[in-house]
Amino acid sequence: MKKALTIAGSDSSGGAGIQADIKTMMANGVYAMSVVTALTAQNTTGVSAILNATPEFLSQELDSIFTDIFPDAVKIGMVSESGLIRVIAEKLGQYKAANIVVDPVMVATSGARLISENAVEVLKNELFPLADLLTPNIPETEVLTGMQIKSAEDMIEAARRVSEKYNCAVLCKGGHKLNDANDLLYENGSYRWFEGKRIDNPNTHGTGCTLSSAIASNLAKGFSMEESVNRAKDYISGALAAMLDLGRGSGPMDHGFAIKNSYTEEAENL
Ligand SMILES: Nc1ncnc2c1ncn2[C@@H]1O[C@H](COP(=O)(O)OP(=O)(O)OP(=O)(O)O)[C@@H](O)[C@H]1O
Ligand SMILES: Cc1ncc(COP(=O)(O)O)c(N)n1
Repeated sequence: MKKALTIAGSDSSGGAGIQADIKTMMANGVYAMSVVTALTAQNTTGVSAILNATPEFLSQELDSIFTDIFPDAVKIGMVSESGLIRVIAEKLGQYKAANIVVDPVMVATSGARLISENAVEVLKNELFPLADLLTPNIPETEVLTGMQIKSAEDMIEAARRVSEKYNCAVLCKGGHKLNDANDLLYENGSYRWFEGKRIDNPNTHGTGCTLSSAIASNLAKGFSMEESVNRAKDYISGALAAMLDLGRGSGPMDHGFAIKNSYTEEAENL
């Protein structure tokens, strides 16, 4: 069995962060491991508190994983402080981690800021150069380039700039554009659009986390970057189309929509 590691924050409501990542990895057939960067007290309506891991503890978590069950791919999500980012960069370099997907989580769907202002620079300088793929959404791509993104052409230009600057593939996600679910992959000087059908579902808590973990799972299984994104788009579209509706705010998706067995059947018949 291939193994994937998520390095991210915990979402107590289970729709985003570590919890979304583990559910996604399992649903995509890989063994999931997690290094927790922070606890969040969070639900579908917002984040009420954040408790960061210490850099020392994070370092021990990473040593525990990399000296035992070596991951075939690594996904990095919420890391809100520069000291934590530096530890991750150091350990990924020390252990020569492969297939690194960085989701530059800055602001939650609910509007809460999930990274401190000065940590963005450390993220860019220390972690991005180690990434095989960056998966910014449109507002994050605007922050990374200083460009305003208003059209498909702007997305291409911005993704090109980020890809050349950090020498990695970039998936600029179109979910924040009205009536759009088209994502742009820029890789090795060329680009490809992944056209997703927009699903009329307000419950999009954790879409970014889910997509990046699905891509990491596919990379762990040995698929190319393009095929990994293709399969991940398919998976997230299915999870959104299952129309789970929980909570009072922007709710989570059904990560297990494709899992059918005697245990899930039992639950469906309740
Ligand atoms: N309503 C939708 N229908 C279909 N696909 C969607 C929808 N909303 C988002 N997506 C897809 O979900 C993935 C995540 O995109 P999004 O732009 O929402 O990322 P994100 O902003 O990082 O996520 P989040 O808002 O959860 O932080 C992309 O593949 C995007 O195209
Ligand atoms: C711990 C954690 N990590 C990431 C996100 C972003 O996810 P989203 O923007 O989909 O709410 C989140 N809300 N919580």
